[in-house]
Amino acid sequence: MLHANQAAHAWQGSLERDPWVGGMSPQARSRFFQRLSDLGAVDEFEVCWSGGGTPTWALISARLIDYQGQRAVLSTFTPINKMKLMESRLELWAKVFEASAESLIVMDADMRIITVNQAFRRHSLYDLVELVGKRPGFLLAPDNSPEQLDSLRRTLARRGYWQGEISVQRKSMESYPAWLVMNAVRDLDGVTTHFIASSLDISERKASERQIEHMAHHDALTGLANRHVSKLRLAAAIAQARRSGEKVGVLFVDLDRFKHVNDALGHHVGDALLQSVSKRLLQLVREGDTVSRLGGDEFVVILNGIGDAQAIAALLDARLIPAMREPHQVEGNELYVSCSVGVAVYPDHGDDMDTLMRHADAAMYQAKSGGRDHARMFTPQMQEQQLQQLHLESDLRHAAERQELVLYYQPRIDARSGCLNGVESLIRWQHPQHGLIAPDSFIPAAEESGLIVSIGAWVIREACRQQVAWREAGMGDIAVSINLSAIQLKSGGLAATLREVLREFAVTPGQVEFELTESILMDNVDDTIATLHAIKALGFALSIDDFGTGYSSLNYLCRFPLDKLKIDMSFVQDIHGSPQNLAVTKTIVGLGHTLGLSVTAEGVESAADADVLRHAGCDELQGYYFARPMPQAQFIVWLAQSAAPRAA
Ligand SMILES: Nc1nc2c(ncn2[C@@H]2O[C@@H]3COP(=O)(O)O[C@H]4[C@@H](O)[C@H](n5cnc6c(=O)[nH]c(N)nc65)O[C@@H]4COP(=O)(O)O[C@H]3[C@H]2O)c(=O)[nH]1
Repeated sequence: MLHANQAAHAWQGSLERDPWVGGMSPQARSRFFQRLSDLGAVDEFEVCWSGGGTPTWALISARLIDYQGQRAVLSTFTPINKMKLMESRLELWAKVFEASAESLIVMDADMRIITVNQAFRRHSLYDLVELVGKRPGFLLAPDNSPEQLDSLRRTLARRGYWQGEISVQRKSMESYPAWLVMNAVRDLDGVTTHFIASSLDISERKASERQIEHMAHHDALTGLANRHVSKLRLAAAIAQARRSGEKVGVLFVDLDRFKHVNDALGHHVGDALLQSVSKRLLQLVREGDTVSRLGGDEFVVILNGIGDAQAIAALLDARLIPAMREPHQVEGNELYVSCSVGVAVYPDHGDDMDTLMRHADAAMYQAKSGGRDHARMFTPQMQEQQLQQLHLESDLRHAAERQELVLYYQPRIDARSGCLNGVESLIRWQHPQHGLIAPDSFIPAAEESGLIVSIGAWVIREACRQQVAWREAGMGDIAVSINLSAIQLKSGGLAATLREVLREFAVTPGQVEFELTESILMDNVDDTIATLHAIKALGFALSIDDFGTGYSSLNYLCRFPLDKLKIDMSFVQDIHGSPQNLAVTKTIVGLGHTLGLSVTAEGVESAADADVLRHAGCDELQGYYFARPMPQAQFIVWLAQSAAPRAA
């Protein structure tokens, strides 16, 4: 060291030592001196200088000079610690800027793009060079409303800030929704120097919002509008019709015997059938009409802009009902399903939504009880009938305790000998106001309300009591068959009821037979088999009723401990006029006999029917031809007078 001014002392440690050795790393030193020797001068060589103790960033400039006759190096030190700090911060911010998931655009005061980050380049598909110097207007998609853009400009100018949803156009001309935040950057004097736009692509969020919205308004299984939307659409259709003077049709569509499909083939087949029905309904209506699913197998169709009610009737009879009857290809099955439809028309049958829905429902109920597979238009009488039905259902609660229930008995005749085999007990309700009510009018309501369990228990006790009474009257053991409902079977207490009955009445269990329909048997097969075995273990007989109408699986049929098959009446009636019915009947007889079951034909109305059925191989016959169901007193008279002697 030949000379150092006062300021330079701080950069040097001990004056005896070579400052360059302690000041710089060997690599930096070799670069520095190489440059000095090559050029004779070094300007602003940036280095982390350790010669003064604490390492300090510095710019060193040096010249080779002649000093007092010797070659020397003149160097100056400029501390740049603060600059380096700022530089490293800037580098960090640059990295943050580039790595940000938000799209960022930096613009000058004239709104010309200075730079954009990687996220923006990725979303917009533009390169930086294509953007720099341009105003960002061309990045906005045409579907942004002029009002919205105007609000952006005005708010940004006034408050220096704007945020909102905007549609951004990519280079490929597609657009995407983005949440944009615009900020004006101001200097200390409040003058805007830059604008920064940060935006987030919200396509995914919008898609999930749309999905949630869709789920809230649509039925998950079929994709149809749900009850909520159906009501909104009906309200809108009524409002529109009020202005235009047109009509609105409200159709309640309910599938017939859908439960059988579900029970027999499983819920996945039932679901697929509902989807197929939905598609068919959608194909039948015009654009602007609404098809919705209320739940289960219930659909509501709203027809807009109808000229007159007859047009709806024509649509139903000519298109909807026939289209439903067409087979549905579902999971390898060819399924046939029909529907019952109730129709209410605005303004003819009501001028508000609730009334129309209620009236369409009442009409559908009538279509169901009127034999299914057709449509009914609402009439004021239906309302009355529905009201009566409601009263009937509430009266039913007290029918048993008021002793209004009675059993009728219909003889079952041995096909070969013509002797009485036994009787089927059939319930009637002797209503104080409405007279004798047939089971079809109240059993469904009893099943729905669960009352069937106590009513059914009453039937079992009464039939057993009667059997004992006949025996005590010297008429011997007359076999009785008793209908069981699915609800009774599922209720769990059936075996206990039967044990109690056996304790209370001295019946011969083998002379008491329970009739179950196919659909009951096929519902929840494993539990049913267990219950049937429990009934069988008590000694009772079991038969399968209305055979041929359901979806019996032959595989299961062998596993049920059955004694008898009763062929459904629909095959028996017109048996001598219909070769198909005869063929089905013969097949069922063959099947029954193969399985070791006796076969009964019910609904025999004429001697000719009886003849054919006898020849077809039926073991037992039952029907109006022999006797109608009758109260027990009348049955005794019939038996005394009848040509049907008691079986030996
Ligand atoms: N057209 C015609 N019909 C005939 C002929 N012979 C008998 N019938 C009728 O056919 C029905 C046969 O009973 P089901 O199939 O067990 O059908 C029964 C059964 O499913 C149900 N039911 C009756 N009593 C009870 C009961 O105590 N408990 C339960 N759970 N259901 C019952 O109500 C249904 C209807 O019973 P009912 O009205 O008594 O009607 C009876 C009977 O009166 C005929 O030659 N021609």
